Amino acid sequence: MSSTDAPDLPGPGTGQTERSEPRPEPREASPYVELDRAAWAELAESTESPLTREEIEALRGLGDELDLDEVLQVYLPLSRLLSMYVESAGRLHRKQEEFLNEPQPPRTPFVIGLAGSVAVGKSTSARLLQQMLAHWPQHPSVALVTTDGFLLPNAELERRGILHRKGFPESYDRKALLRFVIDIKSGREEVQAPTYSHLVYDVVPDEKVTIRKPDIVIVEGLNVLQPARVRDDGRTGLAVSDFFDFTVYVDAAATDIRRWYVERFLRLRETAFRKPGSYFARYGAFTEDEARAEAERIWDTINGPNLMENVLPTRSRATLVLRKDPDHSVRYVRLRKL
Ligand SMILES: Nc1ncnc2c1ncn2[C@@H]1O[C@H](COP(=O)(O)OP(=O)(O)O)[C@@H](O)[C@H]1O
Ligand SMILES: CC(C)(COP(=O)(O)O)[C@@H](O)C(=O)NCCC(=O)O
Repeated sequence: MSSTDAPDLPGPGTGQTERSEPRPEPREASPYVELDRAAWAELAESTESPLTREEIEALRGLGDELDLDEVLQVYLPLSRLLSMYVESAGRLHRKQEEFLNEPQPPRTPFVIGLAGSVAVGKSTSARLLQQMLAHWPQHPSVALVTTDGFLLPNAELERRGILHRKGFPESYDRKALLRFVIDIKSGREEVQAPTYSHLVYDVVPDEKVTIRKPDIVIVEGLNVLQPARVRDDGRTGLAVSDFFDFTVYVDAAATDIRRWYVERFLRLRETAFRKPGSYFARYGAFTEDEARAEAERIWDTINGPNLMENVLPTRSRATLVLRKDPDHSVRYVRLRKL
């Protein structure tokens, strides 16, 4: 059995808990430690912020509704925890060099994988963590890469008859994504990733992002926690997640994520969809009811099934799960025990 069809590991908050259901009591043998909102927020009190209040205020511009308490109580302790992991990886690198008894190449970037459904808030969390981590001493350069650049071009998806499966694992150039992460963890001086335009709804030919050995790389995408596939010859290959140093899964009830998707779609209809060249220009002319119905159709036929079939089953693979309430506030944090 591959780990995608394995049941969620034992521990609190497992299963597809919807917000109305009481969460199961923590089991003694769980490999996770779970902190509710209050316990997690308490950690913030002992966390000296690397950012000034003005800088935190400025970060809220990343998401119009991003709450200041959320930034201070949830993301600040999270950035401190991540910062500790990065520093301890540096210490381990030095110890390994001592053990090997000869000079080793400089340590490779610390890679954080950030997974979750479409519209759960991955980009918002990733951009926030990028800014916060960059303010901690010792790791000022933090790169952020989204996996959408590794989607196959629309023409190729059409050729394969899977344009309606954008975001499903088979819609990506998985080999190129794996190569990209391996190159980063090999310590290559310069690594490039392709880019995707949400405006034209396609990868952008010839436009690349270049990564030059930053201290940290955040790789954000729907499928970054997918386990390796079993190949035709029966052998198991490598997965991008094999090269992550830490992974985060952003989690919420599917009904809430669907609503956030539809709300974002309706907001984009007022803004981005009206821009010249937008693939979604036709939705600009839709009435609100028509646009809502279209967003619900896209959710129910593409993003919802992808969440249930491919994304959610990878949740228990994450080092840390951020579970959100209907208003995006984090209700609890689940962390792998060490
Ligand atoms: N912490 C947050 N507080 C308030 N709104 C948020 C938060 N995170 C995301 N959102 C909103 O939820 C929607 C989806 O977020 P986004 O980061 O674009 O998701 P994803 O990258 O997972 O598709 C957006 O409309 C965004 O503004
Ligand atoms: C581009 C996406 C597949 C997300 O990709 P990711 O950055 O997670 O790799 C997704 O936003 C998307 O466009 N899904 C297709 C259905 C839709 O239009 O929502």
